[in-house]
Amino acid sequence: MTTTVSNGNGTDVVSLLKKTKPPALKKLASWKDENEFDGTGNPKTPRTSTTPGKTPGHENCTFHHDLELDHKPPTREALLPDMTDSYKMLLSALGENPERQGLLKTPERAAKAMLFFTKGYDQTLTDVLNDAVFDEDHDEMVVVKDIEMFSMCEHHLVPFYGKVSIGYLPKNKILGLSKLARIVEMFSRRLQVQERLTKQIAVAVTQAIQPAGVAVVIEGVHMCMVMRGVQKINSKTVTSTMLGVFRDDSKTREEFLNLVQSK
Ligand SMILES: Nc1nc2c(ncn2[C@@H]2O[C@H](COP(=O)(O)OP(=O)(O)OP(=O)(O)O)[C@@H](O)[C@H]2O)c(=O)[nH]1
Repeated sequence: MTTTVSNGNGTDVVSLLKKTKPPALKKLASWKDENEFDGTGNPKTPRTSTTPGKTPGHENCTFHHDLELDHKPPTREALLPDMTDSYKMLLSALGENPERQGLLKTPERAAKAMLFFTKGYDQTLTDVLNDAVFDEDHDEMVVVKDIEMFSMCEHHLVPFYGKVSIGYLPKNKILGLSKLARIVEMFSRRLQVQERLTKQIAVAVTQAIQPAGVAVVIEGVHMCMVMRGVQKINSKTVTSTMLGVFRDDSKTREEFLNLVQSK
């Protein structure tokens, strides 16, 4: 028996997909086969994964989910053609006609938007810090709070957003203040879960200035819980990472939390 699915424009979507399957998706299919789960049901490489095939700019690249890319792709624009083809196919699969006037440029626009939402993959901590680490004999708490954050949920590819507060206790080194917000940008502009994002920010600040401690709190709203799924529009997710004195000393932690909560 054969099943025909029409997109409402008289086109057989299944044969259209077969015809237009872009190279990127073929690569993804072969990547999946090579990266099966182990006998216990765990992925073979739980914390890292290798880019499928030879995606331009990401050949042999390893994504370290806890850290950052181990190389810099030459240009992100090299990824655009495959991504554009993929969005075109998605429109067809939705039953839309990607050739109609209003949608003609949509696949390319969507691809560019996705590149923007994930631009943090292109950055490293060294780039972001730009040497703005200063020797300073200051050992009182530094807090930058309510840093806006926009990220993409890696489970549903829909946004989550919120605010990030970062505190650290310096040990002879301080960080250019804007660099805290830039660290937030670097890690939030990737496919994420809020817990990992929180930890990555704290670890990056530690790497940058080796302070006596770092605290990060994120309050996030996940559109995957708002617009779909459980549809809870008022719920907020709060995550925290406490390192060094913030973990060991309840008074330091309390001081930080009071500063973050004050208006
Ligand atoms: N821990 C955590 N979970 C997240 C984050 N973003 C999304 N999720 C969750 O990921 C889970 C995926 O669950 P699944 O049951 O596989 O997917 P689903 O059927 O779409 O789940 P529902 O969202 O409950 O409809 C959901 O519970 C999401 O709420 C995040 O940043 N951290």
